[in-house]
Amino acid sequence: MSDRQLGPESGTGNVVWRLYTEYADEGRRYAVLGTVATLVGRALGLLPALVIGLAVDAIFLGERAYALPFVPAGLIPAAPVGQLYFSIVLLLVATGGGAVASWVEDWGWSVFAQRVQRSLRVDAYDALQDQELAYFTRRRTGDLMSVLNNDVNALQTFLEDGLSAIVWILATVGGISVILIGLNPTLTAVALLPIPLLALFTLVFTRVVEPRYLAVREEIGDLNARLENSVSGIEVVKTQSAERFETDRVRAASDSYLRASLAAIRVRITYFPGLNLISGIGFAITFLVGGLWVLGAAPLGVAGTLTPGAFVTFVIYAQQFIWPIIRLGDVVDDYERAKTAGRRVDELLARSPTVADSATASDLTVSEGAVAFDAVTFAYGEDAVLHDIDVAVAGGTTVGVVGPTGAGKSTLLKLLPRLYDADEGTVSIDGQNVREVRLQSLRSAIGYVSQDPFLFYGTVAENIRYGTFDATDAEIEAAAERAQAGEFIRNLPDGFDTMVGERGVKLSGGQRQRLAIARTMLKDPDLLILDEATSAVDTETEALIQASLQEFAADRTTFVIAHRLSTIRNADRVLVLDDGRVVEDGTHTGLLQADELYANLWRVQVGDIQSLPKAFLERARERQSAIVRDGENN
Ligand SMILES: Nc1ncnc2c1ncn2[C@@H]1O[C@H](COP(=O)(O)OP(=O)(O)OP(=O)(O)O)[C@@H](O)[C@H]1O
Repeated sequence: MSDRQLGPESGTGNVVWRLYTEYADEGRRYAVLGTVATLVGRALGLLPALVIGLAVDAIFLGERAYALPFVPAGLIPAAPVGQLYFSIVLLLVATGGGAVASWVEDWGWSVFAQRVQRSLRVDAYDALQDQELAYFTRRRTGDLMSVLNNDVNALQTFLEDGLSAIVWILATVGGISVILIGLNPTLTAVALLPIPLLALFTLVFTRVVEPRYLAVREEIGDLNARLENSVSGIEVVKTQSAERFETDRVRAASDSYLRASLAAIRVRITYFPGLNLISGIGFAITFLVGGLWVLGAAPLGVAGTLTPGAFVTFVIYAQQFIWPIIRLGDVVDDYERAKTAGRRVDELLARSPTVADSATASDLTVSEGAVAFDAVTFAYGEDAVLHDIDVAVAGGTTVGVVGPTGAGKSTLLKLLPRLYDADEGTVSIDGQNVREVRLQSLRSAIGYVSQDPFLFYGTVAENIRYGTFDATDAEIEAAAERAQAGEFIRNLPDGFDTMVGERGVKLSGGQRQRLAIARTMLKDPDLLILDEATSAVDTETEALIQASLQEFAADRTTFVIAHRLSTIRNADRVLVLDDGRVVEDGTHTGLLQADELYANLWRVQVGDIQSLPKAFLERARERQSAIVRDGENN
C-alpha cells in the first residue's frame, strides 16, 4: 500500500529533532547554506561596533594604534582622516555583505523548512490513509485535518524561524563573547552574569507553558472538528432552522479555545518582559562597572582598566547581547508549540494500523470465488453486532442479504474486503483467509458499491475511472452505458467532462449510484458487493440496471443487500439476518413457503399489512425503540 517506513525510533527521543532529521534528506544542503550565511551575516553584523570603538580610540583619542584582526597593516591609511574613510568603507561593506547574507540565510532556511514540511505532510497523510476504517470513525475529520494542517505547519514554522534563530543566537553570543573577552575578560564575566538566571527562568517557563500549548492544540482540533461538522451538515442545519443552535455550538468550542489560548498567552507574555528585565538589569550593571573603570574608580573593590573606545564597543556589544536573548524567547516559545504539534504528528506516523498485511501475506488468487464465513463474531464496541455466523457460498452464486435495519447486513459484508476484521472466526475466499492475503490483492478482487457513494471533485469520467486509472475513454463510456448512466451523463452540461462532487454539479442519489456501479463494472472484480446499490434509483431505472447487473454478476460471486426485496427475488440464495444472526437461508420461493421473517418482510413490501402476524409487528416495534435508544446513547 504505502512505501512509507516507520522510523526505528518513532515515539522516542526529542520528537521535533527526530522528525526534522528523518525528513531533512532532500533539503539538507539548503540548511547548510542557511547556516553558513547565518555565520557570515553574524560576523559582518558584529564588525561595525568593533570598528566604531577602534575609530574612537585610534582616530579621535589617539589611545591606541588603528589595527584590525585579519586586515593587513599595509591596507590601513596612516592619516586619521584616511582612517575615518577606511572605517566608513568597512561599515558599508559590512552592511552590504550583511544584507546579501541575510537574503541567502532566509532563502536557505525557508527552502529547507518548506521541503521538510512537504515530505512530512505527505507522509502524515499516507500514514493516515493506511489506518483502519475504525480509526476514522472514532475520530473527527476536523481534528485529523488539524494534525495534517496546523500541526505540520507549526513544525515548519519552528524549522523556518526557530532553527535558523538558534544558529543566529549561538553565532551572536559566541562572537560577542570572544570579542568581549578580548577587550576585557573581567567585565565580560559581569556582562555574562544574567545568563544562568535567564536559563533557569526559561526552564521554568517551558515547564509551565508546555501543558498549556498542548491544551491549545487539542482545542484547535476540537474547534476544527466542530466547524467541519457544522458546514458538512449545512442542509440539515437549514431545514431544521438550527442556525442559532449551530452558532451556539461553534461559540462554545470557540470559547474553550479562547480559554485555552488565554491560559497559554498569560504565561507567554510574562516570559518576554521577564527576559527583558533580567537582561536589562545585567546591562545596567555592566554599564555601571565599565563606566566606573573608565573613570578610574573600583566598584566593590574590583579595579579594572578600560579605554573610552573599548568601553563604547563593550557597551554596544553588551546591548546587542539582549537581542539573542529576546530572540531566544521566541525560539523557546515556537519550540514549545512545535513540540506539542510534533507529538501529535509523530503519534500518527508511528501508529500501526490494526488492519494491515501480515508478515507472511501472499496475493489472493481467485479461482471459483467461493466465500466462507466461519464462526464469525464481530463488535464495533462492547456489544456484538454479528454472532457466530457460519455461511458458505459457492463461487459464482448471487446471494441476497436481507433483514431488518441494523441486523448487521452491511457489517457482515464489510468483513470481506477487511474494512473491519472479525473478532472471532475467519472469513475466506477460495479457502484463503482474508487476513492472510495482501490487502491490495484482496481489495482489487472485490467490487463494493455502497448506498451513498462518494464522488470526488473532478469530472464524471475521472470519477468512473477512479481505481482503474488506466481505463480508456471508450471503456469508461461502455461502463457508463452498462450502468444505465450514459444518457443522463450526456445530458450534463459537459457530458463526461462535467465537474461533479464538492463544488461541481450536484447529482441525485440515483445518479451517483449509477456512477458508482459504472466505476465497479469498469474495475471488473471477481467478487461483487452491492450494498443497497440501487436503492435511490426509480423502479423503472432499477429494472434496467438489474438486467445489466444480472448479466454482470452471472459469472462472479455477488452479494446484494436490499430492502426492496424485488431486487433480490431472482438471487440464487437469500440470507435473512436478524439481530446479527443468520435466521433463514434459502431461495425466495422457499423462504415464502417457510413463512417466517422473510415472508413477513415480503408481505410488508407488497402492501399486505393486514396479514402480518402480531408477533412480527411487536418485534418491529421493539427493534425501532432499541434503535432510538442506541441513537440517544451515542
Ligand atoms: N462504524 C460503526 N460503529 C459503531 N457501530 C456501528 C457502525 N456501523 C454500524 N454500526 C452498528 O452495527 C449494527 C449493524 O449495522 P449494519 O449497518 O451492519 O446494519 P444493516 O443491517 O446493514 O442496517 P441497514 O439495513 O439499516 O443498512 C447497527 O446497530 C449499527 O448501529
